[in-house]
Amino acid sequence: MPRSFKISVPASSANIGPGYDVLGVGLGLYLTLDVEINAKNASATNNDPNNCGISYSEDSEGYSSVPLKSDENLITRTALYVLRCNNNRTFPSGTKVHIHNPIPLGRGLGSSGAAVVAGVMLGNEVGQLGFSKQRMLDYCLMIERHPDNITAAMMGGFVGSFLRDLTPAEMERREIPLSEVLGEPSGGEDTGLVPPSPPMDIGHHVSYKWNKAIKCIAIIPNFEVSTADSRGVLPHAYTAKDLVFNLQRLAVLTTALTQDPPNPQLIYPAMQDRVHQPYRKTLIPGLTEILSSVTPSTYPGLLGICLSGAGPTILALAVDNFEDIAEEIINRFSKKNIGCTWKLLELAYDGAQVSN
Ligand SMILES: Nc1ncnc2c1ncn2[C@@H]1O[C@H](COP(=O)(O)OP(=O)(O)O)[C@@H](O)[C@H]1O
Ligand SMILES: N[C@@H](CCOP(=O)(O)O)C(=O)O
Repeated sequence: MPRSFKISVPASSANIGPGYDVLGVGLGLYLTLDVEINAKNASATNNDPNNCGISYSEDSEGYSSVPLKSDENLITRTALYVLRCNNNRTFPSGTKVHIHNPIPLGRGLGSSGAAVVAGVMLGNEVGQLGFSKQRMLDYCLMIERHPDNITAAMMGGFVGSFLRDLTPAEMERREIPLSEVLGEPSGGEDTGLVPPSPPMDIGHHVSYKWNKAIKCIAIIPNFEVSTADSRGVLPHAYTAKDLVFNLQRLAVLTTALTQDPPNPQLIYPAMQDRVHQPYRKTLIPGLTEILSSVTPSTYPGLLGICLSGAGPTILALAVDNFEDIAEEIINRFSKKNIGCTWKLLELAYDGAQVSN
């Protein structure tokens, strides 16, 4: 029976300064999948062994580099993971997925989180599995193992999340190498392996309010930093002083961003961080100077500034003066010979959606 539907998933900015692996906001920049299932038109699937033809719009980020085989592409590989956990080896015959991706890859705007959320929703829809968003988050967390981007992309808005303690048996299931969760690209052969289903309710989250006057300025450098590399430069242990520094700010920031009018004297210092940004400066030229030199007193309207996710994008929260703030940061990057683009974004309040 022919079917078509659309999946849309927002970009995200994780951490928001002190909330490393905890805070995230969904951003109004959407990865979309137009999905058609039509058994009569099976040739359109490019003879894919998993019955899935993939195409990207030419203006998509990563258009010329993302893989188009269903067992290599992050979105469809994730969908196959969900299907295979639930007794379906392949997509339904004649599945076509047309993707539009405006989220820059490897810049700290949650492109992989959005791709994983989209893949899980795709598996859920084509397999007609009927999972709730909460259960779909479990599947996402088997792949992208920190909850901040995934939760923001799935739920939208401004969210805080944590992973519950797992039993040793659940831990074994969750810590299984990613290659065994997603399967290695097999060149078309179905290895018949059944991947591990996720434990139940791994992630817990809360949605905060957000003062809608606050807009997100994303200043996006023209180079990529992979999240894995950017996590690799972080220490394994912290001093109590640095942890308390972040915890104090985190507690204040989540409410400060709801207040009306927003108070820059509170938000700017509450967005300082000692857990990830100081270590990531080795990967992002100019980071320390940029974060310390653009302030609410030099740029009225600015509320706070931080690294977006694992970087290299800079996120500035502001109520006014957006262009001047962006240009100042772009100029500072250009002194390091780094070009940038910028976007003014609203929060994506609704999160990931499926529509007909
Ligand atoms: N729309 C997409 N389609 C296919 N692969 C994607 C897509 N978005 C992201 N990816 C994969 O995720 C990688 C980027 O992930 P990551 O390093 O976590 O950066 P980001 O901060 O953008 O999430 C890309 O190089 C690509 O392999
Ligand atoms: N908390 C994570 C967030 C990574 O976000 P991304 O958008 O860079 O994938 C981290 O800081 O590593």
